[in-house]
Amino acid sequence: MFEVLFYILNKGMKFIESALNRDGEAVFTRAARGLMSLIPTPLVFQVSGLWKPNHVLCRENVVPASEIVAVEETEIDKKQCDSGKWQKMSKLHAFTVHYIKRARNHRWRCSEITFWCIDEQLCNQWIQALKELLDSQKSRPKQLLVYINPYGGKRQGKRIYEQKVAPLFNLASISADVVITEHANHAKDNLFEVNIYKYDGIVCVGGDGMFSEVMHGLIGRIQKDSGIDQNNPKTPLAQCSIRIGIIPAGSTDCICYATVGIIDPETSALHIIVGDCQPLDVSSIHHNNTFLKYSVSLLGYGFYGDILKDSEKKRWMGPMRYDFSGFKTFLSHQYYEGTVSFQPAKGTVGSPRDKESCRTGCHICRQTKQLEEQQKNYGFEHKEVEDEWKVIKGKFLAINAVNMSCACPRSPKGLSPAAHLADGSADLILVRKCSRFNFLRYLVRHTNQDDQFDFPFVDVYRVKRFQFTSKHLEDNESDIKDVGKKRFGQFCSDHPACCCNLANSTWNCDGETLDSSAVEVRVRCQLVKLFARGIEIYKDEAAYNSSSNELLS
Ligand SMILES: CCCCCCCCCCCCC/C=C/[C@@H](O)[C@H](COP(=O)(O)O)NC(C)=O
Ligand SMILES: Nc1ncnc2c1ncn2[C@@H]1O[C@H](COP(=O)(O)OP(=O)(O)O)[C@@H](O)[C@H]1O
Ligand SMILES: [Ca+2]
Repeated sequence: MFEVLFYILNKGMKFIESALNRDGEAVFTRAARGLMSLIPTPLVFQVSGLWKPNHVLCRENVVPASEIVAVEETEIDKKQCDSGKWQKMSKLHAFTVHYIKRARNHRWRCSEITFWCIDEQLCNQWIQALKELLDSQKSRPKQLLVYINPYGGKRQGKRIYEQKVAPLFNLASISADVVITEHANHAKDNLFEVNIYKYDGIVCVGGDGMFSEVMHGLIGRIQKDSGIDQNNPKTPLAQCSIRIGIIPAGSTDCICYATVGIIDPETSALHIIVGDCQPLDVSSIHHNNTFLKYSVSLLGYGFYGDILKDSEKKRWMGPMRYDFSGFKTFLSHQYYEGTVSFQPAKGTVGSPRDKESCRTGCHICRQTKQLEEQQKNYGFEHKEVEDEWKVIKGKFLAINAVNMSCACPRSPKGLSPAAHLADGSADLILVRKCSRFNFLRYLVRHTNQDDQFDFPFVDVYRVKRFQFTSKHLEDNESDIKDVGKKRFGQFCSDHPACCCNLANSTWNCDGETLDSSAVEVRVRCQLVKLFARGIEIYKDEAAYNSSSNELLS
């Protein structure tokens, strides 16, 4: 491995030396600006001093080979050749390196730089060497299956893919089979029919609901092919090695925001091209030994379930429907009675009240994985530990279980700022009945720096498993045992307007509604993988406003 790298490095030096020798100046220019900016000799050496193995030199900085998008032979513009300096040369040869450039707020852009040379053989050697270097990056996808929801968000999915994503995939020589969905569940059903194993990844163009659909198709298909029954809540599930990419084109796009740091189709496409990999925890939701759904971001009962249910009727409003339904749901101030029981997460180092949040290469997620592997070696992994259960009965405005922060533009720090993408646990947030004014204070804290968990009516727990049963169902169940009471129970469920608050809410499961008055939820550590790397930490946020793009390693 290192030999190859040093070979490239030496070649790099040779390229510049050779260019210097022939013309006395570095033949190294920036085509992006359309300038023939000749770099004076000392600068070249100064910059070349920064070279590291596996890095290719570009003008302002060093680009790791893993961040090269493509290398192409470049036709030299006749006009450029005829002007000034180059006139005296017989023929110029050039190649262009397309690479990732970091901009503000976690945005990535595809930038380019052209290297010039008069030695054709050397130029070809360089192109060859760089192409080999790209080919050796085995994590990069070559063939993708793409599902586009043309009706998600502002209905721009198709345009976003064609204008911003497809050209980048072409540049990176990625071939894509594209399916434009014709109805809900089209992508999910299709994933059970096609040969998914010929693809390196599945890409969905849409919002959280569309991601959820694709994820259900993929997880379901893998379990089917592995002979695993999803209905048994205790069965360990088969992990999906095929990664999922999200091109954001929905209304909230929280999964994209919380795993990449920005909602930007070009940035997401670049994360796919370089073959990033971010494992993700998935919660499985069951009721009475029947599988209901999976969730990766928010599983919310009460407030967020009601918003979603109301907003589904207003799809025509686009992303604005959530503001409208949010306001309406806030005013209705509906609370729900029931019992929550949960097993606190053990063996995870973090807590939901931590100040530190999950970032690229997160050590908390890494430690979890190590612990899991150790347990596997000892043969513990299939044993369900019957740890203590905590039981909380009450009246709740919202019950939210989040597998990740759920950061989105509406709430840049998210529902649980310290939740982790891949630590095998979820944060269970219980908002008990309180005044409208207090609930508003709680909501507003999602948008500022104040701690949203610092209220007497809000509790947060890090959990591996939890259950919820609405009072409505509990009463019905106990009525079955008590025939005398049964009539009254029937009466109440038939007349929800009667004095007892027996109404049920719905669940908001990653932006899709789920009706169930009782659920049993288990977090499956790192069940799926995304083309993402978590939110990167910049060494110096201010440096992004200039040109540096150093990362904290
Ligand atoms: C003054 C009031 C301030 C209100 C701040 C409220 C915080 C907002 C937190 C949003 C939580 C995001 C969780 C993500 C949910 C998505 O899965 C779901 C569906 O997203 P999609 O439409 O498929 O992209 N969107 C909603 C709003 O339920
Ligand atoms: N062609 C289609 N027609 C109607 N609904 C679709 C289609 N394709 C996907 N869907 C469904 O649309 C829902 C919402 O999609 P999503 O992309 O998340 O948009 P939004 O963020 O606006 O809710 C998903 O549940 C998905 O199953
Ligand atoms: Ca988690």
